[in-house]
Amino acid sequence: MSYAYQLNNVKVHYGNQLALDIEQLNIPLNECLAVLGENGAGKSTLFHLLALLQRPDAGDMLVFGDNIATSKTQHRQRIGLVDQHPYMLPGTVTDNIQLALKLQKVDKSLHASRLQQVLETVNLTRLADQSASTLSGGEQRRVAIARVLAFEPDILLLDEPFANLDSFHQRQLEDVINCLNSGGNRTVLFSTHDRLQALAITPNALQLVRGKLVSAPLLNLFHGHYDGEIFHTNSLKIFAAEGSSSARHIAIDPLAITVSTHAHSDSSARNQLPGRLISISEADKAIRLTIDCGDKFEVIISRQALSALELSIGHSVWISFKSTAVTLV
Ligand SMILES: Nc1ncnc2c1ncn2[C@@H]1O[C@H](COP(=O)(O)OP(=O)(O)OP(=O)(O)O)[C@@H](O)[C@H]1O
Repeated sequence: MSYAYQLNNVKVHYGNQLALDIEQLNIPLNECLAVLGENGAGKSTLFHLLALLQRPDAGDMLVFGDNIATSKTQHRQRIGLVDQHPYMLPGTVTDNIQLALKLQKVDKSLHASRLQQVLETVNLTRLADQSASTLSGGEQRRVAIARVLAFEPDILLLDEPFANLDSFHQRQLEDVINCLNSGGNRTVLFSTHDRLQALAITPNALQLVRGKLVSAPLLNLFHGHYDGEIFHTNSLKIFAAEGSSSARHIAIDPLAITVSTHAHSDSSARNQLPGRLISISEADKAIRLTIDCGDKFEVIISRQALSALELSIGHSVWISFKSTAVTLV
């Protein structure tokens, strides 16, 4: 397999603080990958490393199979980073993109066609002559993406592209990012703290927690619509605490779901669903159950709970969870 990046024992410190500590990370060429993490987890630091704007204090980093210690400048041109807070240059949207083309020394004969192409990709053609500083936050983010796309990088790094966008503009940007990777000939990484946002674009995700990579399965995510009290998936009705009626996904924490062998009439959990146990597997010192209730739910329980329930594959069970355990997005 060919890799865009291979990192081994990479560390970045700020003073005494270890901000990034990555034992091993291999990112295949042309993959679309979400980098998940809370504030301060190290996402921007990772993106600056990957954009070759910052060097690790320790460890090895290969880009396109070449060690950055020897080939840093050669590959920098092939990587485009859209920063978390993109700056707008004075002038129009077109001026912003043309300046990027000049700075990247793109042949002048290609400027007009590239400009038109990237404006179409990010859906900004109608704003081409507007002053960039007067655009909305979401539009400025798209200008920043267009500026980077204009020099056709092989790797595109988008640091928190959804920050401060309303749900309409988030959906629009999801479509843009989906389209950037759709040809399968570009590696696209984007960071977010929102798992559902990530899943709307790609099933490939890695999670950073205090600078370290942890495996984070994306679980219990369902698509559907919300009518003000109930979220309707294709096969289920799920009570959800208040949220926006434009919500299109829900997520339910696998640890917030309880399993029993019968329904509880006195339970405070508004959601009680009958199902069938279809798989039991080990999950990091606990047990992960998959229960088919029409949609498949993942539930994490302790070993003790599993043996107390005397469950085996094929058993009829009930799952229950509170409406407040349902996150609407
Ligand atoms: N230039 C710097 N000097 C000192 N500390 C820094 C510097 N840049 C980042 N840090 C610290 O390193 C840690 C990781 O920061 P980083 O910006 O990479 O996280 P992040 O996941 O992108 O966060 P956010 O989502 O809030 O942007 C944080 O604790 C941050 O305070």
